[in-house]
Amino acid sequence: MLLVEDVELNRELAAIELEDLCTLIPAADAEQAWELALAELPDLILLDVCLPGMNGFELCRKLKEEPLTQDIPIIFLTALGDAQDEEEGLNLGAMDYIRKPFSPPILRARVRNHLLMERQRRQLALWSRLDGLTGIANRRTFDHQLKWEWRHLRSRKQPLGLLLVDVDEFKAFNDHFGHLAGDEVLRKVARTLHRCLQRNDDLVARYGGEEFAALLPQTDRQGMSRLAETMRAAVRDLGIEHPVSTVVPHLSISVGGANLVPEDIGGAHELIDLADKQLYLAKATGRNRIML
Ligand SMILES: Nc1nc2c(ncn2[C@@H]2O[C@H](COP(=O)(O)OP(=O)(O)OP(=O)(O)O)[C@@H](O)[C@H]2O)c(=O)[nH]1
Repeated sequence: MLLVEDVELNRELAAIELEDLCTLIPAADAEQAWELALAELPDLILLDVCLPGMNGFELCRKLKEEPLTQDIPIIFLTALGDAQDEEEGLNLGAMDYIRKPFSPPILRARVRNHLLMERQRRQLALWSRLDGLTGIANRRTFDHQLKWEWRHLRSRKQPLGLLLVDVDEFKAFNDHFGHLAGDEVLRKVARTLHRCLQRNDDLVARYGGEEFAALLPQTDRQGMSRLAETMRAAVRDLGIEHPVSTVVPHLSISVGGANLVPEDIGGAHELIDLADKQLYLAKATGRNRIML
């Protein structure tokens, strides 16, 4: 927790009360607090209002305008006691407003509650980005990232690649081995595809049922082809038996891919349509293959 308080004695008093709840990062003025907030991204900020230089309200406004820090909860801890000040602080986006002189046990209880809420908020934010079965990115994350990369690469005039990966004859696998065995296979395939990625900016997500999508910024046709082949070989090398497949007696995947330099007209759905058509061709021409 970042503790922004210019009076040393108050910092020490708060520290005694709070140090076993969290790691405290002290700051004596708002400029220093701004730097520390950006560098440390704390779970909570306890913020005095009357500070030398920039005051606490101004710092709060700045933190709420900055995407990196706007979700960090802020509690004002201040000697400004009238209702108008409290209203202003809360309207700036602070979660709570505590007046000085404060009761140490009440300060402690409030800080503990806000830390707990923040932990829960971060956990929920993480879960909302991940697929529940496989633990890799989910469709929502994929859609968000696709839009972001599309805009980003449009301004840089660089290509965005997409591979759609579909497990072959998975209905027959489920029918033969049961749904729980099918689930386990999807987990293994997800982990395997994820391990094949080479760059930090690449993303593999569960696109739907037994279909996965790999988003590959700044990747040309050759790079996509190499990665798709690595994925196909890695799934084959899992050696998962698929005795009822009409393709090969082990689990296999089909891959459809496309890449585009994003343009001002049209949108990211064009890339999905192109990759989808290639996936359809890979399926229609025998499965266990890559079409780009
Ligand atoms: N076990 C399990 N099965 C799933 C899950 N999601 C989708 N499926 C199954 O995946 C199967 C997909 O079947 P189809 O779309 O017919 O495709 P396929 O049998 O793989 O055939 P091709 O794609 O043409 O090779 C269906 O039986 C779905 O029930 C899941 O989360 N767990």
